[in-house]
Amino acid sequence: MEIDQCLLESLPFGQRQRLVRRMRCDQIREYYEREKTLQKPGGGVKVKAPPTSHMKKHRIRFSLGDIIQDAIIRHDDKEVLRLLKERADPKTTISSGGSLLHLCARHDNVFAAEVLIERGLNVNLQDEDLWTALHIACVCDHADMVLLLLLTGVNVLLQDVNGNIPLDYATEGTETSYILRKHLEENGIDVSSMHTMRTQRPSTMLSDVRQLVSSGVSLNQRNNDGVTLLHIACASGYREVVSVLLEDGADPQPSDNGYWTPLHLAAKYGQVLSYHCTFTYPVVSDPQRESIAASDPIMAMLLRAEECWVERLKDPSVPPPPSDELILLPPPLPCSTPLSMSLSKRDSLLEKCAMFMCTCTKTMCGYYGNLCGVVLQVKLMPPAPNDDLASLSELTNSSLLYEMQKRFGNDQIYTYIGHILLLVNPNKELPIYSSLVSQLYLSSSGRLCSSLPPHIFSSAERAYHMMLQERRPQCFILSGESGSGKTEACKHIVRHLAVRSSPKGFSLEPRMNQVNCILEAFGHAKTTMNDNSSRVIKLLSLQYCDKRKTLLRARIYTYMLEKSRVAYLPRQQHNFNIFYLMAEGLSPEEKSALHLNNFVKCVCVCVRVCVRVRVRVCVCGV
Ligand SMILES: Nc1ncnc2c1ncn2[C@@H]1O[C@H](COP(=O)(O)OP(=O)(O)OP(=O)(O)O)[C@@H](O)[C@H]1O
Repeated sequence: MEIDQCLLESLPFGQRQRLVRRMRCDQIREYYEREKTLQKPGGGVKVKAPPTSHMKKHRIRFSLGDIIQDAIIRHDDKEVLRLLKERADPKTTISSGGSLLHLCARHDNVFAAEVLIERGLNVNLQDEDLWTALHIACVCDHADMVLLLLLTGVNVLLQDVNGNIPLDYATEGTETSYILRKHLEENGIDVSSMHTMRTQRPSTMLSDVRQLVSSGVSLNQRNNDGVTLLHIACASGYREVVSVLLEDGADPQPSDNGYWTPLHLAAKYGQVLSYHCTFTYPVVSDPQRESIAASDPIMAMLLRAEECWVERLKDPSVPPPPSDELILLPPPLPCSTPLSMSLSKRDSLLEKCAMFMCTCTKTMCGYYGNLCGVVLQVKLMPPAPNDDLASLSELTNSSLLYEMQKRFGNDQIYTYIGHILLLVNPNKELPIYSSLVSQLYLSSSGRLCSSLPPHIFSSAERAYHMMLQERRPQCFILSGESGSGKTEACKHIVRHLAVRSSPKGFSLEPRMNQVNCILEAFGHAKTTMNDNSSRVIKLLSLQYCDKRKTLLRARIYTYMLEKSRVAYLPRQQHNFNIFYLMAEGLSPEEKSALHLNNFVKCVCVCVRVCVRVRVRVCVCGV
């Protein structure tokens, strides 16, 4: 399926995503079909004879510089470390003239950036357009990267070719913008002084040029690269300087050593400068024009100027195009020029950003409103083809293990196998369980959002909708070895259901925590496998209310499994948590009243406590 680029660009983002995804699927299908025919004996093209021993094998070798770039883009941290160990040069230059740090900033690879900075990479390196890694991190709103760069002492006031500092590219209201503004404030720089600094350059150049004019020095002097004052003023968009130069007789169409005229530079850097000599410029051939014009309006402007120039060649009486039309063209978006991203790249960035845009906005609200200043971080991985192992083309033990390991390395701890959700215990805190993430997974129709990765919240959501559709209780079966994360998963399910059903301004979370404390005190104990192992069977059930056509309650039934643990302890194992909590927390008087001064007696008391307390907690109001 071929689709016109302009048409694709004009579609709304969601539609474009779906269309592009479909096109990718078609491409892959075609590819597999072609491969199949090629592999059939005698099918497809001629089968080449196997190479004889005297024939040289041709191998394509990529430089370490190329391989490390690829590893950074893929977030393959182990590979980055290996390549650096193998003497890949951390100072490798990328195609934009920037450093590997620029690449890390674009792909939000904080780990690789940290490693490279540790190995002495200069954080202030600028690419061809004088962008630092901080400019890129700001444009992409990669807050973690911005924080890292600030901590390592990046210069936040470095200007790019357009005279923009990184803050100019940070979208107002985003986390990045907040962090940068705070940093500037802490360093005694306010916005007005920044404004002065930015207007300083054109005004300094203007006064220098006026001085040159008054002293009668030629305005067409060139530096070693053949660059004139007009080149500089055009590239930087200093309109007043351009008018003074042209009015005072500067050559309007000098070429530098690379045959670039001031107009080429103005077009490349998106500077909308109208001056009357535009239409005296030679026609730029099509491919060249497309590659230099920073935006469509600028390309249209060049086209009009060219048409007029051609007409005036034939007939000099044709009037020049109205100059105000050129002046009034809107300036291009600030980030479109230096990044010059292809549509697919822009989409893949958008894919990442858009998915969590609403989370980020909400996070920012939480951020401003949070008096403790704790940032609620949300970091979900974008959806990937291996999100559902059932859809893999090869299903063997090793391929499944390989995929699981790969996902685990990227903190993608959840994976679908059809409708079953597989969890690999990360044994570390991941920022994927906040109520904001819960809200992301809420679905009004019951259909899960394909742009969100697998998550325990999506299973909870599915159970909720199944309950509504089937109008009968639903149950979760959490199975796995001790310490695999069943209890935690159960807590997350209940938390999600609480978020889904909480009335405004009423949070069930504190209640849930209190309930869990009681459950864990009486039903959990330290084992060799798990410091907080549940020695009970829990049944989590969702009950449907026919009248209200909604979830009546989520109930956790707890059945004590190991009463024997109270009286008999297996080697290296503990009693139920409540035993230690009482021994630690009670006052001496309370202890003596409960006969807890003596260790052996304590066991008897615990027997009584555990047998009497039937823990059946129900989280109502959901
Ligand atoms: N999703 C998770 N994110 C972070 N850490 C987790 C997660 N799941 C489990 N853990 C960690 O692993 C520990 C053990 O998990 P948990 O108690 O849920 O295991 P379990 O399967 O219920 O074990 P048992 O069968 O012995 O009760 C937890 O105390 C927690 O530190």
